[in-house]
Amino acid sequence: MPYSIGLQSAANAFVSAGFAIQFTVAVITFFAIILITSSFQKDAPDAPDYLPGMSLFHIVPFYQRRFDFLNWGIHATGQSIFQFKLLRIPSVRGVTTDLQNKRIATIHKRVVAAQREGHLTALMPQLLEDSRKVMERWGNSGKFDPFEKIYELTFQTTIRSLSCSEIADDLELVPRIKQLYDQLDTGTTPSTILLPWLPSWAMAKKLWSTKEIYDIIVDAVKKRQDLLTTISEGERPQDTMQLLLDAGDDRMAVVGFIMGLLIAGARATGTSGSWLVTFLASHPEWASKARIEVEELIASHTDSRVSGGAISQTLKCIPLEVWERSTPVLDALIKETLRVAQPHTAMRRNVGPEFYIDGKRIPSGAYVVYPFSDVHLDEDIYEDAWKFDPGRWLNGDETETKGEKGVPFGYVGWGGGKHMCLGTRLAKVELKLIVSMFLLGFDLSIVDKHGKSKDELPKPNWNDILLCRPPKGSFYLGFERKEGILL
Ligand code: HEM
Repeated sequence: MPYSIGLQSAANAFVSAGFAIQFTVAVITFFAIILITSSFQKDAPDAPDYLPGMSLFHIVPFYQRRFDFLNWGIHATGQSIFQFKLLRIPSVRGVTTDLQNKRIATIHKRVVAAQREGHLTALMPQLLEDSRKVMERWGNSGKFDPFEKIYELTFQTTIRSLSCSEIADDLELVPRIKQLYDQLDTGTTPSTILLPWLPSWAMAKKLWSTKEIYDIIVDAVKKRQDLLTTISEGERPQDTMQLLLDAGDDRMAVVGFIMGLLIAGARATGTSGSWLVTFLASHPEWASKARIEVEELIASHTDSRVSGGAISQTLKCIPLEVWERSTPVLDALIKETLRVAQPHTAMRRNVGPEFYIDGKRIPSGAYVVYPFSDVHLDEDIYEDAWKFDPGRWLNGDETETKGEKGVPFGYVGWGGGKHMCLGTRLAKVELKLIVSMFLLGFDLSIVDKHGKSKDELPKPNWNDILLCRPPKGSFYLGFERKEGILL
């Protein structure tokens, strides 16, 4: 058979080929275009240097070994600012994605309202009760993986804080929603970035999870709206969903708020909680300082009858203001945990005209990516930067964005500039209550898979962009309920 030569005959051959061949040719052509265009990329004099190598090979490490990849970029270019092509930045739809300014302002207002003193004060006993129930299920002693069990616990308290009692009280629904959010978090893979148009399994799972979460929350809002028609004003539940409905938000606004804030809050609280308890288990001197702090609060804010009872009941008696203003050790522990074990990379798109960072031009439409490790693990800002040392922060202002040596924006654990975390108040209260339950109720230690004590301290793995989690199974938390203590 003669060879067909020429565009027309090639096109005919392509059209008459089977799907498998057409698909393969399409994928090869796609990659070829990327390879060719990336080899033509030229640096403008004031543009950041490009990473060496083909852009195609930067995608996998950006998602799978981000910390090593970005550090390599700094060494490879010899520059602190460099550029690379990712094809596209995936976005999990956030609270404010694509919304009008007015809608964003309303959401901000509601987040503030959900953390007002009265609302948080009413929430605190429920968070303690949730913690007690989850901890009771663990038994008296054993070992667990903090990235599973503590994350489950913080997920429960975050759901309680941001949604409604119908969902938070449902023992089957909360783990189900957690699983769906996990699927959303892990649904971004190099293949969904490279071939976004390919109907992959990961992509389908992501869409399906979003729809499932949506259905669950819509259903809860509908049920609440029905309930409101049958009860009197005084019988109304007091939770965040009710707060939104009372403020006049329509069903879709309530659903959007809850779904979005769970994305913003649940994972960050889970990562921080898992590491905070892990650090207490591996730094007994700090666990002891924190325990003394909580015991002193109990001594000065509860009467002896209450302080002899269950811990969750005792801790309820400490007012919000005391948790917020009189816990320097807990504050320092949280601040240091976010510094060494929160692997966040801030991402922004330049939606305005071009601008310059350190003399490098950032064109309109470009994304800027900033890993928190840049300051948090910088030896020029922090002495022995990898060392967990809450003592750095004692006597300081725990919300300050200055680093250890007063470096402006040397600390960004709660963000910086215009986009500071809007849930800081709630997250801190949640973490303090949970940690206090641990400090008073359990003896903790770091153990191996056989439950044997381990000397090697767990080290945060910044390449894991979600939990900073070291390899699975590399350590566990051994726990033993303190004798005679009721949770
Ligand atoms: C320990 C837990 C938490 C940590 C460490 C944390 C940390 C952060 C950080 C670093 C940012 C800035 C991100 C960036 O600039 O790219 C942020 C933003 C945000 N956080 Fe949190 N967060 C936590 C919990 C929460 C909770 C519980 C909520 C919900 C009530 C929440 C709501 C938000 C929102 C809405 C934003 C976006 C603010 C904006 O863009 O203006 N966060 N958070």
